[in-house]
Amino acid sequence: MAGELESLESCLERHIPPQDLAEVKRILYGGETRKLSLPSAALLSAQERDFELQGYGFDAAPEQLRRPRIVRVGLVQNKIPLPTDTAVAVQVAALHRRIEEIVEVAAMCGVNIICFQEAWTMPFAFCTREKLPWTEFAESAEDGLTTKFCQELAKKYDMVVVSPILERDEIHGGTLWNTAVVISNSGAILGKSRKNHIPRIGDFNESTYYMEGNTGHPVFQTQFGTIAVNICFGRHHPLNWLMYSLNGAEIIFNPSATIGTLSESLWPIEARNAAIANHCFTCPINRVGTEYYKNAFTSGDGGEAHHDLGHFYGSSYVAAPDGSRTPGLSRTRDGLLVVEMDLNLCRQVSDKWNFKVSPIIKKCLFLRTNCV
Ligand SMILES: NC(=O)NCCC(=O)O
Repeated sequence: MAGELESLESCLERHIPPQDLAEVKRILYGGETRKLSLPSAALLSAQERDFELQGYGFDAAPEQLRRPRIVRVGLVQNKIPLPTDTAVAVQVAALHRRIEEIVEVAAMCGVNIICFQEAWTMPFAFCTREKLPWTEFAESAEDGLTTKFCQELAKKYDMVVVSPILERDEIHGGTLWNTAVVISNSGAILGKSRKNHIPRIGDFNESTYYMEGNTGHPVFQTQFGTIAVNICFGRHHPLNWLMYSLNGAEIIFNPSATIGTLSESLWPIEARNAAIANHCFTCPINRVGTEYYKNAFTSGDGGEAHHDLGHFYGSSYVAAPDGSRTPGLSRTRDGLLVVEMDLNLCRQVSDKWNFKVSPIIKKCLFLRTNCV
């Protein structure tokens, strides 16, 4: 993509003198994450399929009474492969194909839980405020084509799949929701989590389509650990992360769609801070590319009408409870980030810092247990 910075990391590596680079990274990113050695077949496939593949590992101290709880997560960021005015079914099929080729590589890398970006089966068209054709991308969370597709992937690769889609709930009046469907590695649907903070900011005016979700802060017990999904705008709300964590989440995914001019300086801070404050792993994911629409739309701010929201800056990463984080994926390319983590680190850091046993949190837990 012409003119866009490839990534902060590549820029630092180019310009910081080698003798200072390790110290700069330590200060910016915390303890250095171990580089994963990924199978050469996977690296080759990623190259052939034109996406970035990176792998890192977070370690925990050995314990006497608990075995390490090692899990590999995969974060996928991608552009829409076809123009936004292509027929709806053709766009969805192209996205399914693209994700299939990335998931195949994730399987080669031993990924146990994979998460896609927010509303991954469509352009992020909510800025247009037009109903058709965008509402036609909505699908049933329980038996839509995309859920069936993900169930097949989950079974084939023994992988938990987190699939954020635009949901059409036919049972409740055909309402729309911004929803993540969580599918077990057996292929069974574990449940769904609806986006519970909806942006009304500039071009991100999603309440034209759906409102705040009504699923609360669910967590999902998987074979590999307890996970939750805090969809995009929920990233800005510290209490939202806290609730998933109090409910037991060890890994919180944050599938997003956001642009540089709005949020890029917040991106490295918020999810990382949530990992620190809540003694868990957080996984923010953002799409890449610029999506163009035939009809111009305004941001409701007196400015000129325009045909795109701006550049989605990717930069997906994982943050650990000890505050360290992986480098981000590219700002411009499709990518798969594979991260190995020992979930024992959550309790180890909690025992050290004790943020979650502060009097205020104890009070929240007490009220929740006794006043429901
Ligand atoms: N998709 C979405 O909620 N975007 C809002 C912008 C942001 O949270 O950075």
